[in-house]
Amino acid sequence: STGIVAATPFPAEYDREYVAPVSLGTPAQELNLIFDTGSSDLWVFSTSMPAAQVAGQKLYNPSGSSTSAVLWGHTWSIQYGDGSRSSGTVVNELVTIGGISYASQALEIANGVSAQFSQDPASSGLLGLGFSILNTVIPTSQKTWFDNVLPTLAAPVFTVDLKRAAPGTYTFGAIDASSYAGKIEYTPIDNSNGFWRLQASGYQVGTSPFQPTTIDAIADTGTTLLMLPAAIVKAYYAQVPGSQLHASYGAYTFPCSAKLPSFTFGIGRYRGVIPGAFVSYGRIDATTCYGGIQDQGNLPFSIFGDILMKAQVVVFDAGRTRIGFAAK
Ligand SMILES: CC[C@H](C)[C@H](NC(=O)[C@H](C)NC(=O)[C@@H](CCSC)NC[C@@H](N)Cc1ccccc1)C(=O)O
Repeated sequence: STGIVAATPFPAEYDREYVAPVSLGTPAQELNLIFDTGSSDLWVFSTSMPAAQVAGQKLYNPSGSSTSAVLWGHTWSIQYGDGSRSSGTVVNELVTIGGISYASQALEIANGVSAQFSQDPASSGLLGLGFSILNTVIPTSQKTWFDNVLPTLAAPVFTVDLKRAAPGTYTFGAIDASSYAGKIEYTPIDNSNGFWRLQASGYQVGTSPFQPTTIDAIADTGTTLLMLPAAIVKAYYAQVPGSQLHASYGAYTFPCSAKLPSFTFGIGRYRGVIPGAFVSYGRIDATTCYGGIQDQGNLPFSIFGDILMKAQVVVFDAGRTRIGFAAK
């Protein structure tokens, strides 16, 4: 089988996150979730949550579904790199995405979430697309929806085609040849710690010469920005007049009037180009804009988040433990 769903950016003008529809239970309850290659829990806002933690999100109601079955004695609790967290209990439930169903998917029901999630009305939870070793359910960890449907897919892949300020797609089981230009360049993935972790071959700022250097990064659709080593970030903003490491934000900002250079990353000999305009994440006041490229700080790896993804078609190939990039 193959399936395709729309990936819609929120809020429209910032592309802070992308959500896609997931159908839960019988009769179907459709929730918009963040598809997240940087984690491996499928969790949803639910009727078990305190009202004070809900602000507009659609809630999954297990007692409204004839196919939900409690996974007794199982709980989950997850924490993310930005300090956000959620936790709760587990049911087995029918989960359908783009017409592809799995009848007894471990669906993690939140009974508590941190403020970052409560304050985000656009998302009713996350669908983890990382490797199942990262799943937090105890006492027995559970498989991701993608892992569960993998044997039924026409090809052991999913393709991510996010767009700037416009709906893109997640495609399961296929690669749409009409969605990209040229050929797809693949590189091996190290999935030993559950991430889609790759080594890029270098970078280039605007039309400056390409700098060969290994960049150890995870491909994370659930991270908004492109997080890189300090030296690379410094080299980028050195070419943006008026940019600064803003003391109060602890992040690079620049005058919204600035003309931003493109950012190119290497995958082997392939060169992926992020247009300068994509590197403006959004306006923070009348004249100041927030950089889409920021310092990875003390993280042990870089994060290829949405700022990079939206400039490419990215193939997550679980069959051959590799990831592919193509221009579009
Ligand atoms: C601090 C927690 C560390 C990062 C680690 N957690 C992780 O690595 C988790 C699975 N993944 C994540 O925290 C990151 C990848 C590692 S960044 C250090 N991706 C998922 C994140 N973007 C999901 C998200 C989406 C929207 C809003 C908020 C959060 C752990 O549990 O040890």
